[in-house]
Formats: sequence, C-alpha cells, structure tokens
Amino acid sequence: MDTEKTLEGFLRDGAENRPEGKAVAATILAFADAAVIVQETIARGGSGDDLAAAQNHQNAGGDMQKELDVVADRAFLDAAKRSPVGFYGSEEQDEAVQLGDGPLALAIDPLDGSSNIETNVSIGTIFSLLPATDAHRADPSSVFRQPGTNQLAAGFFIYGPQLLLVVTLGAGTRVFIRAPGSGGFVAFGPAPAIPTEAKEYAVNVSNRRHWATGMRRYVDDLDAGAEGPRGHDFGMRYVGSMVADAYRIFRRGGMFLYPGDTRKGYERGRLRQLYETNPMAFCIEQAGGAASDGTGRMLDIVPDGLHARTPFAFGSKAEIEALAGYLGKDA
Ligand SMILES: O=P(O)(O)OC[C@H]1O[C@](O)(COP(=O)(O)O)[C@@H](O)[C@@H]1O
Ligand SMILES: [Mg+2]
Ligand SMILES: [Mg+2]
Repeated sequence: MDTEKTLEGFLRDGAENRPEGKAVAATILAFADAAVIVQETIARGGSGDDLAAAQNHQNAGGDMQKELDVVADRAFLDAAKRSPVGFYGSEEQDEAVQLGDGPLALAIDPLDGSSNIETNVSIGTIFSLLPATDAHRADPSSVFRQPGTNQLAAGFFIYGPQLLLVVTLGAGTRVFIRAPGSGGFVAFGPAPAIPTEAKEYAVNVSNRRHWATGMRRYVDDLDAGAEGPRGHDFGMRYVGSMVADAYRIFRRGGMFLYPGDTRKGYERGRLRQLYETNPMAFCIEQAGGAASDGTGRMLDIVPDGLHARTPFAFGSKAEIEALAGYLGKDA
C-alpha cells in the first residue's frame, strides 16, 4: 500500500517539526482503533442492548445519556489511556479526568448526534487535542480554558454508510476512509476545499420563534431566495448530527447555524466549545471555510471551562461574513 495515502503515513509526515507531533500521531491512531469498535457496535445494533436506551443519568450538558454515548465514551477513554494523553475531558464526564503526565489534553464528544441513534442516520465522534504542560498540571482547571488557536490537531469520525475521519494537524484538512478488509484508514477523495459562496444552509428552523431579530431576518432573507435581497435561492438541509451536516459542507459548501435563543439554558446555544465547536472550526478553517459565534472568530474565543456552550456558525466564508452583518446590526 502507498504509505503516503495511509493515515499512518499522513500522521508520520505531519509529526515532523511539529510540537508534540509524535504524541499526536500515536493518539489519533489509537482513536482510529476506537472508532472501528464503535462503528462495529453500531453495525451490529449493539450487543443485546438497545443502543438508544436511556441510561437514567444526565450528562453535564443536561442530556439524558444513551447506551451508545456510554459505549463510545468507554472506547475513547481506553484509547486515551493507551496514548500520551494527560487529561481526558468528555461530554459524558462531569469533570476532566487526569490520566497522567502525557503532553496532550483531549476534549471529546464521544457520540455526536445522540438523538439520531435509533434512526440509522450518520452520527460521529469529535475530538480536539490541546497541549498539556506543567502549568496545567499545577492548575488542572486551566487546561480546558485554552482558546481553539492552541489546538495541535482536531477531527471527527463519521459512523455512516462509510466510516470516515476528517482531520487537521494545522496544514489543511484531510479525509480518510476505513477500507473494508484492509483494516486501515486510507486517504479518501480530494482534500476538502470549501467554496466561498453557499447555496445551502442548515439550522433547526423550529427554533425560529426563539431567535433574536437579526438571526430571524438573516434566515428570512435566505428563504426569500432569488426574489429577496440575497438574490439567489438557498436550499435547506438539516440532519441534526453536526458531523453529518458538516461533512456535506466540507464537500459542497454551505452554512451551518446553531445560535443562542431565548429558551432557558439555550442563551448560548446548544453546542459545546471545547469538544464540538473548536475542533470543527479548526477543520473548517483549514479547509478554506470560516467559523464564528455569529460575530467573532470561534478559535479566538477563550472558553470558560470544559462544558462551556457557544453560539456557532460555520461554512462558506462569504456567508459567515453576511451573518455577522445581520447580527452586528440587530442582535
Ligand atoms: O436537536 P437540535 O436542538 O437541533 O440539536 C442538534 C444538534 O445537537 C447535537 O446532536 C449535539 O450533540 P450531542 O448529540 O453530542 O449532544 C448536534 O450533533 C446537532 O447539530
Ligand atoms: Mg455533539
Ligand atoms: Mg455527544
């Protein structure tokens, strides 16, 4: 096999002259093994248990945990323990777990798209690797207060018709597919290059009545299409698994939005900065797109802890700029 085209080859080349390059490479390879375990569990429909069964336990974000959330959390925690990961910060754990002196901190959404588990729709795992230093070990609460610009690597797996990994080490974004039979991940398709202009958008429109005026006006103008101020038609696609909505945007452009709204607990939206928006923003920027909280660059925003939420918009650059214009005026 052409090693340039394998995940191992990509990570080995990427490790050269990069801070903690070897640690990052070893960790992502361990994650690839964990992702295969999760995908196989999904393909089997579980091991006798209903993968969507509620676990009688709420995670830190207030969502009821499901069987597959727990299975995925365990698989990636095991992978992190086999890797040079010093801190494990997961959506499914109330507090970050300190694993040792490893030079990396992992923020992870073990199972993204939990509301789609029983529907056989694509779901995924999102991860972000940050540096973990002596200063962080002395004050562990500081490790997950680093801005997204500090990320060493980020990516997400998609458990769908194909098992895909979208990943960046900070020099472009690449896609790998698990080749059935070979056991490994190999490069898949061209490197994503997100078109500047969008023709589609993704948002849960059922929340429209809770949005701020600027957000409502923005989506109204998209919906007005060729007859409205935007001057062309926009299609709408919303899967409800961010990884699936994002992959569509990596391949053909578009706009994804999860704004804050007036519902209790949704003032800063639904998505979590450390393990959802920052890793996605890093991959998106490295593929030529843009990501913001509506008005400011996502990667520059300093999070206030592991489970911090933030409004989120990402996709084609021109659309992120257009949105900022609407929110800047009317938010
Ligand atoms: O159902 P809503 O409110 O539209 O939220 C959907 C969003 O919530 C998420 O499912 C949140 O992720 P989790 O499944 O990891 O909690 C995203 O994947 C998705 O974009
Ligand atoms: Mg998620
Ligand atoms: Mg999740």
